[in-house]
Amino acid sequence: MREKNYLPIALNIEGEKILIIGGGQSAWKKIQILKRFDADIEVVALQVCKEIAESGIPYRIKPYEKSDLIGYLMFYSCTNNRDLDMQIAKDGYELGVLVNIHDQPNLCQFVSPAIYQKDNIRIAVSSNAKDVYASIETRNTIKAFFEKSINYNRSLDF
Ligand SMILES: C[C@@]1(CC(=O)O)c2cc3[nH]c(cc4nc(cc5[nH]c(cc(n2)[C@H]1CCC(=O)O)[C@@](C)(CC(=O)O)[C@@H]5CCC(=O)O)C(CC(=O)O)=C4CCC(=O)O)c(CCC(=O)O)c3CC(=O)O
Ligand SMILES: NC(=O)C1=CN([C@@H]2O[C@H](COP(=O)(O)OP(=O)(O)OC[C@H]3O[C@@H](n4cnc5c(N)ncnc54)[C@H](O)[C@@H]3O)[C@@H](O)[C@H]2O)C=CC1
Repeated sequence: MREKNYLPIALNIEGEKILIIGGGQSAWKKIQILKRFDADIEVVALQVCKEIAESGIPYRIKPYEKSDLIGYLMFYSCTNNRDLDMQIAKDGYELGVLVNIHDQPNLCQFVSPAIYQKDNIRIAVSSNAKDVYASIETRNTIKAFFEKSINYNRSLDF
């Protein structure tokens, strides 16, 4: 397989339909990040955790089928099942729905960066899907830098 080469872009997802397949803690983590960007999120899963059930996010309790992907801009598969994930990734590529498979960079069409957001400034750190811990650490360093600068500027007000 050719080496993947991810383009970092900023994508408007306000009102866009995004599907989460799976309803465990991995799905819940993705949902919490997406909720900050006003997407129209839905979940399909055999069962959902308490956090999702109580979140107000619409969910359908059913086994995944290829037709579930139709009409979505993108999806995140969090089924914790490698064979199923492989099938879901294939279906997504065939239907032209953007593919993200939890913890499986080799199957992902797009990957989620570590984000620092301060109002309309958004800094997204990606490692080209090679080292998620480096992305998180770099984001945390950027966050600490920004928050220090912000405090410094504020102190000038006094
Ligand atoms: C490729 C990618 C695919 C994708 O998911 O898009 C991917 C893959 C993998 N993640 C793994 C582990 C963890 N990932 C996190 C957290 C985050 N992961 C995110 C992104 C990405 N993760 C994409 C790459 C981005 C890039 O280019 O660098 C973040 C930044 C954004 C988000 O998820 O939206 C979000 C931080 C959110 C925040 O802090 O703001 C945590 C911590 C936690 O969950 O608390 C753990 C440890 C606990 C656990 O194992 O779950 C492993 C196993 C690694 C190993 O142990 O070897 C793989 C597989 C592998 O690397 O091979
Ligand atoms: N504490 C934390 O921050 C985190 C903990 N974890 C842990 O890692 C483990 C794995 O968690 P998850 O990745 O969330 O997996 P999980 O096994 O908890 O959830 C998988 C989800 O996929 C659904 N699913 C499976 N097959 C399906 C099918 N054919 N059709 C539709 N839905 C289907 C299941 O119903 C379930 O909702 C758990 O023990 C979890 O607690 C995972 C991520 C973060």
